[in-house]
Amino acid sequence: MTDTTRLTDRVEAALRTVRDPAADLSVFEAGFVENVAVTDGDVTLETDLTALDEATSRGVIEAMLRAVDDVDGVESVHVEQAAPSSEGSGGVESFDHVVAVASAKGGVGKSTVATHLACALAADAEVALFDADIHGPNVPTLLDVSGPVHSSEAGDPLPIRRGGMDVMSVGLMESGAPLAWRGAMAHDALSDLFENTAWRNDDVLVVDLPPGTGDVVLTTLQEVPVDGVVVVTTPFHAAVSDTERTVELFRDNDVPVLGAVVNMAEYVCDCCGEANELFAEDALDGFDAPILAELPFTRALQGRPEPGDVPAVVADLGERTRTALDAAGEVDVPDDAVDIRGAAPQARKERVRDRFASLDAGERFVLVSDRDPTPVGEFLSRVAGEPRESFDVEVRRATPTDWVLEAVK
Ligand SMILES: Nc1ncnc2c1ncn2[C@@H]1O[C@H](COP(=O)(O)OP(=O)(O)OP(=O)(O)O)[C@@H](O)[C@H]1O
Repeated sequence: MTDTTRLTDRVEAALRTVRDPAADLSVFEAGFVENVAVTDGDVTLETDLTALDEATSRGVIEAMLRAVDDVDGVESVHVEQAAPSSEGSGGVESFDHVVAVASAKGGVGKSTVATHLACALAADAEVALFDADIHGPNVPTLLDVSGPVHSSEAGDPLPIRRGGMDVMSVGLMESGAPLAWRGAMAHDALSDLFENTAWRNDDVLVVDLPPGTGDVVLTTLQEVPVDGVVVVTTPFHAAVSDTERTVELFRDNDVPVLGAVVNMAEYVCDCCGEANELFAEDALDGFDAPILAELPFTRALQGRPEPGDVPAVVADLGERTRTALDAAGEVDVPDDAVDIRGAAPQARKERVRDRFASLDAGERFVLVSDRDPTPVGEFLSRVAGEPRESFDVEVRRATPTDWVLEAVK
C-alpha cells in the first residue's frame, strides 16, 4: 500500500465521522462527498451540498475541514463545491442555452417574436418553446398545437411536438377556464413546469414571458439559468421609454440583455409596395441595447411559422440572437484574475493559494471558476491565517456556467 493510499484511507475514515445533521448518515452515505483527491499532503474534497441550506452546508464544510485537518500527514485541505442542483442536468437545465423573450407592455408582438424566433433557431438546432405567459398563453394558437398533455413514464408532463420542436405552454395545462394565477401560486406552478417538463430537445429553450416586469417575470429570470433576454418593443416614444426602464431593471437583476426587436416599425403597402414608417423615426435615438431586428407590420408574421422555415423578414433574427448568445456566454476575464476553469482540482487549489499568498494586504483577488467558488472564501482565510469574517468576499454568477469571486486581502 502506498503512502498516498494510506493517507486517502485515513482522510476517508476521518470524513466518515462527520454526519449529515438532518439524518444519521456519514457525509459519504448522504452523498455529500463526490471525490477525495490526495496529492502528497494536499487534500481536495469535491462535494455536493446542494441539498442543504447555506448555514447547514457551511457547518458541514467546516466539520469536514476540521476532521481532515487533524489527520496525520495532511498539510492542506480544500473543498470544491458542486453547482446548485438548479444548474444540474434534467428539466430546463438540460438546455445549452435559454433565451427569454420579454416586453414592457402587452400587445407589442412578444409571442409573435418568441414563436418566430424559436422556429428560426430550429433551422439548425434542437429547439423548444416554453410559453410562460400566464396572463395570455397565445403560443398554442400561434402554432396550432393543443392538448391533452401526456405524461412521461416518470409521470412528468411531455411537451407537444410540432415539426420536431418541443412546445409547452401554461395554456396547455389549463382545463378550459381562464387562468387566474397570481403571485406565489403562479410562481410555484411555473417553477414546477420549468423543472419537470420532460423536454426531448436540448439545444435552445425559448421562453415567452408574461408582459411587464412583475414578480413572476423577475423570479423566473433569476431562478431559471437564462443566458439572456430579448426585449420586444414598438418604435413608439412611450413604448421605447418603458422598454428602456425594463432593460435597466433586467440588468440591475443580473439578467443579460441580448438585444431588442423593434416590431411593427413600418408597413409595406400590399398594392404599391411603398414602405411607410408607422411611428416617429427618432423614437429609438439613444436606446441603449443592440437592435436584433426591425420587423415590419406584415401579414407574413400573422401566419403560422414552421420550425426551421420562417418568413424572410425574421430569417436574420435567429442568426443575430445566436451571435448575441455566444457573446453573452463569454466572461470578461480581468487581466489580474486567476482563471481556474477546466483545471484539475489540485491545480485549481495551487493557483488560488499561490496568487492569494503573493498579494499584499488590501490588494484585490479575482477568481474565475466553472464551479460555485463560495467555499474558496474558507480556503482564503486558511491561506492568510485570518478568520473568514475578516475577508470581504463577493461571488457572482457571470454566465450560467461561470462564476467570479472577488476578495480584498
Ligand atoms: N409584425 C407584425 N405584423 C403583423 N401583425 C403582428 C406583428 N406582430 C404582432 N402582430 C399581431 O399583433 C397581435 C398581438 O401580437 P402578440 O400576441 O404576439 O403580442 P404579445 O405582445 O405577445 O401580446 P400579449 O400581451 O397578449 O402577450 C397578434 O394578432 C399578432 O398576429
